[in-house]
This record gives sequence, structure tokens and C-alpha cells, in this order.
Amino acid sequence: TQTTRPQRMLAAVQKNATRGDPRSVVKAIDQFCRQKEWAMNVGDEKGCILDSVVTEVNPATVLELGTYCGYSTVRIASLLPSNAKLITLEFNPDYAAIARQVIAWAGLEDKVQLVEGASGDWIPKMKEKFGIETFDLVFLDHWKDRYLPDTKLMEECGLLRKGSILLADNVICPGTPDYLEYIRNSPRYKSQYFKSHLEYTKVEDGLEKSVFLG
Ligand SMILES: Nc1ncnc2c1ncn2CCCCCNC(=O)c1cc(-c2ccc(F)cc2)cc(O)c1O
Ligand SMILES: [Mg+2]
Repeated sequence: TQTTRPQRMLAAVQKNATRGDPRSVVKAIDQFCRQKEWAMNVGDEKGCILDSVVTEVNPATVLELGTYCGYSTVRIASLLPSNAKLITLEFNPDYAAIARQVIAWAGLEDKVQLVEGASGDWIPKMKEKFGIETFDLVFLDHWKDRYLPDTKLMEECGLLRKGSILLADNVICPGTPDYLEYIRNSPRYKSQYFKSHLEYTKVEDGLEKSVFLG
């Protein structure tokens, strides 16, 4: 029977990457996506911007919305200090099953909690279920029409503190116009656009980094 693209991506990781070596996992996925099949990972170009933001923030608590196959999960978790926690939400159980194996191959399962379900359902439960006060960094990479409602939800649930950083993928392609309009015009955020390209292509895309001012 036919395998899925995430299954073929995992096979490429298990074939070409070294267990316990997150950089080799990232490299194997990028090679698979450039040489074999495009896939919607944040990719190597935007991934470097992601890395620089994670390193600058040095977060103790991270929320990732939209795990997919775990590529950005591995990039982020590999840069976290030992006591830091990354919670990643994935709606699609098939993607989640692959992501768990990718994260395990990278040896990062102790830093990552992958939760299956919709962001709108889980954001209100973060404090009670995971003992989270606030998130130092949120990486938005899920349904593009959920970026705005989920940001408002995080504000309402008190999950953001003065200085919390939101980093949003795909603000140009596929695009998140309502989110951009809100976050760039709200007096409660200071935003910065990092121009880049849609993963593995020459199409323009970028990351929007926003600081919550409280
Ligand atoms: N916990 C949760 N709650 C709600 N939704 C949830 C979720 N967990 C997952 N999802 C559902 C997200 C499904 C994937 C989201 N990402 C995308 O849709 C995405 C698409 C492109 C793309 C660009 C140009 C093209 F021509 C085609 C595709 C690129 C990207 O970098 C993307 O991140
Ligand atoms: Mg994306």
C-alpha cells in the first residue's frame, strides 16, 4: 500500500540522520525536501531566523502551534537550556505519530511534550494541564486563519507576559492578513518582519516577530 509523504520523510531521517544528533535530522529533512519532495517545514532559510530568535530569547517555556513532522520542533528544542519545556500542538494524528518518531530520533523527547488536538481547545487548558504560567516564546505555524483568534485567546488566558515573543511563519505565503493587520496596529505589540522565502522555493515569505508589551 502507498506510503504518505510524512512516512517517506521519516524513512529519510532514519536512513540518513544519526540518532541523537538533531542537526543531522534537520539536514536529512531539508535534503529530502529539496531533492525528493517539497513539504511544509519551516525550512533551512527561515529556520536560521527561527534559530536566531530562539537563541536570543533563550526561553524556559515554548509553545509551538502546528508540529507537522517535527522539523521546527527539533530546531527549537535543540537550542533550549536543559530545564526548558517545549509544548507542541498537532491536530492531525498521522502527523503527530511521525513527529514523535522524528523527535525521538533526534534524542529530544525529554524536552518536548507533543499534544494532539486543536489549538483552540488546548490553549485554555495550558495552565491547569501543564502547570504553565506564561510562555516566553510562541511559534505559530498552524492553520493560517487560527493565528489571530489563538493570539487573542492566549491574551485572554493570561498566557503572555510583558516581553513574551510571538514568532509567526507564513505571514506572506500562504499569508495571514488579519493576524498581520492586528499585530502591527495593536499598541500591545511591537512587531518586526523578517523577509525570507517560502521553504525550498524562491517565492517570498517571511516571519513576523512580535513582542507582547503587557
Ligand atoms: N493544534 C492545531 N490546532 C489547529 N490547527 C492545527 C493544529 N495543528 C495543525 N493544525 C493544522 C495546520 C495544518 C498545516 C498548517 N501549515 C500550513 O498550512 C502551511 C502551508 C504552506 C504552504 C505554502 C504554499 C503552498 F502552495 C502550500 C502550502 C507552508 C507552510 O509553511 C505552512 O505552515
Ligand atoms: Mg509554516
